[in-house]
Amino acid sequence: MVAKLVLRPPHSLPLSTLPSKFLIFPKIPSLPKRFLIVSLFSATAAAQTHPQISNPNNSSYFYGPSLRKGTHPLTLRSHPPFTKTEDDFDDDDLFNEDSFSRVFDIAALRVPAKDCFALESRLRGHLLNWPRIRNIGRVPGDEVEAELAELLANQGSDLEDENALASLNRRMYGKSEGDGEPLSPVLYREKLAKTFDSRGYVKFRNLARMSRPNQRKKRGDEEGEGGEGKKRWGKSEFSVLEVVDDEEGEGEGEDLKGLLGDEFEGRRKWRGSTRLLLLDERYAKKGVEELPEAIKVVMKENTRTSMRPAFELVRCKLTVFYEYWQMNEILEALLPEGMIVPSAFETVGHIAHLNLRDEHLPYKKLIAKVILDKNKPKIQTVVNKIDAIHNDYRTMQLEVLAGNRSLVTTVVENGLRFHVDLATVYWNSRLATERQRLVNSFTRKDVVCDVFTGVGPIAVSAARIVKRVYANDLNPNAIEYLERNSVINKLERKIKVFNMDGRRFIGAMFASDKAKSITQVVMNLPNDAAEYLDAFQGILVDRPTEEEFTLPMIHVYGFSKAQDPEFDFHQRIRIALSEAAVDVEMRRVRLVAPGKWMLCASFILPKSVAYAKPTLDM
Ligand SMILES: C[S@@+](CC[C@H](N)C(=O)[O-])C[C@H]1O[C@@H](n2cnc3c(N)ncnc32)[C@H](O)[C@@H]1O
Repeated sequence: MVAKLVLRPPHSLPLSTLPSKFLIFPKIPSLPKRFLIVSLFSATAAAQTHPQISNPNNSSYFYGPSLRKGTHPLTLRSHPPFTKTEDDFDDDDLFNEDSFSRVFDIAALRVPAKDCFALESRLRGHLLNWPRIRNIGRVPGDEVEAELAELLANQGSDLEDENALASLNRRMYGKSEGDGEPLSPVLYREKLAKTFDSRGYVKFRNLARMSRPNQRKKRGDEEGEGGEGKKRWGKSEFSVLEVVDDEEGEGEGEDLKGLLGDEFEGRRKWRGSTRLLLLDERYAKKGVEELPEAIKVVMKENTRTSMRPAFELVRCKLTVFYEYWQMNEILEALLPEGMIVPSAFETVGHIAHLNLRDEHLPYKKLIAKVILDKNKPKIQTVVNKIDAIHNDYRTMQLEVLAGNRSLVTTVVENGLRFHVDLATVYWNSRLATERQRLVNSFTRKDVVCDVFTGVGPIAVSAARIVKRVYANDLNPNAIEYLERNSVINKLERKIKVFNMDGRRFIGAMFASDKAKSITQVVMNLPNDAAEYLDAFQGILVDRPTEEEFTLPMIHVYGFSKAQDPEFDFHQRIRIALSEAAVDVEMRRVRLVAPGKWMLCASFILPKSVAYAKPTLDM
């Protein structure tokens, strides 16, 4: 499987337009050998020197979240400098993930929860439209269950309703707003506590906590750890939304804070569940009057229909963390200016397999860590191919760059499971479609010879359909895995396994009593398979000519860099068979490198070849 990591158009603000002090890596040649200094650009600094970066009024302002916008949170833990020798690098310590945290000022409409979906669709074009950020933020702590709402207001769950609120206030302390002097906080609390029955006590966690001070303390400690005791609203794994100015309720909300908990700090009298509708980033710093007409209309409507407007404009801070950014955004920030960001890798089970260019090699561990972080848990290991495939077994020389070091993995292909050890056997997930196409051309009457079977993706898959498979490979490790794969897919009874050279295998099969049954021969060793076709010359020469024999269909794979790849490959086949008249069906499988095609030629073994005088010494 190939995971294509599509790059968004790089930066709307090209890296090259930034002064060098914002560049992520200083130029390597100027560094002492074996030293890399990883320093992320400063968005704050960038914003100061390049006001267009964060100024929404500037015409070159670009929309959407970006590491080049926002500010760094001030609460970051201090980290040691990023200077390391290459040898010091380990997966967890390559760069400071906190440097990727960005705080964005956002405006939001706080609205009653029951209205939020209607308002969301009404204000759609004016809401924040950032990937993976929900434009509705929850406000934990002001949720109220229907049962409790009934208990409090005695009027169903419509707590937001003015009358319900007044009625609640009167029930609690005999007065409501406008009825005269408000009660002192102490009286207010007493009255409220008396009014609640045991059910209410249970529902209001803070009342319960008052009688369990230890638990309250513990919770307070936990909260203090990450966010300086700040309320974190709308928390997700990769972002946190906080309301920053809630001045309106100051003082007035003290009573509720004391009674209902810190979550109610600074809020005005509790009016039930609310939601935050995050507004488009352009309105971050705007006052109500500067908002677009659609939002103003909504707010005006609310003011008209209610003595105490339930919608309010609040300022929020949206903090996004390392986890939020896409792989290419992180790599763009980490790699030097102008360097192409590695955009694709192949996956084999839990392994991401890179083919890094030379220019990426000094950053191979950084790249691997980001790939690992951004593709967990599916990817557990990141490897780089360090050399072209030269050996007979077609195995790759791989360097583990990040994650666990095991190269033994399980691949699921076309509904079958294959165990593979990338260190000792060949595997290429990119051929899955071609293998499937080939196998789909077989029928249940077929008997297949897979001459270069590897760990058996064609053989095992074919065994599901055909009568019988004879599978061979020169690599004993591949054969071990083939046997294992036959068993785990419960197809071992249909597959007979051989471990010998391909030429010998062809000779042996057609010399045996199985020869007459073989209908398909697969030769998937694209570098050399065509040259192995000479093994078919005269394979039936010793058989009586009157014997009825159905000649097999041969599927042979090959590469060609020629101008006319089909012609070129056909020529190689003719030469190997010493036969000019071969009727071949040719297909291009895929472009493996610029100008280099992988082809599949399928043809029925010509009688003239099968009965020819053998030229080989077997
Ligand atoms: C390109 S791989 C193809 C494997 C399999 N068909 C697949 O699709 O994964 C070629 C296989 O041929 C095997 N091989 C190489 N030379 C061979 C030879 N002379 N005889 C038999 N097998 C050979 C290699 O060990 C390797 O497993």
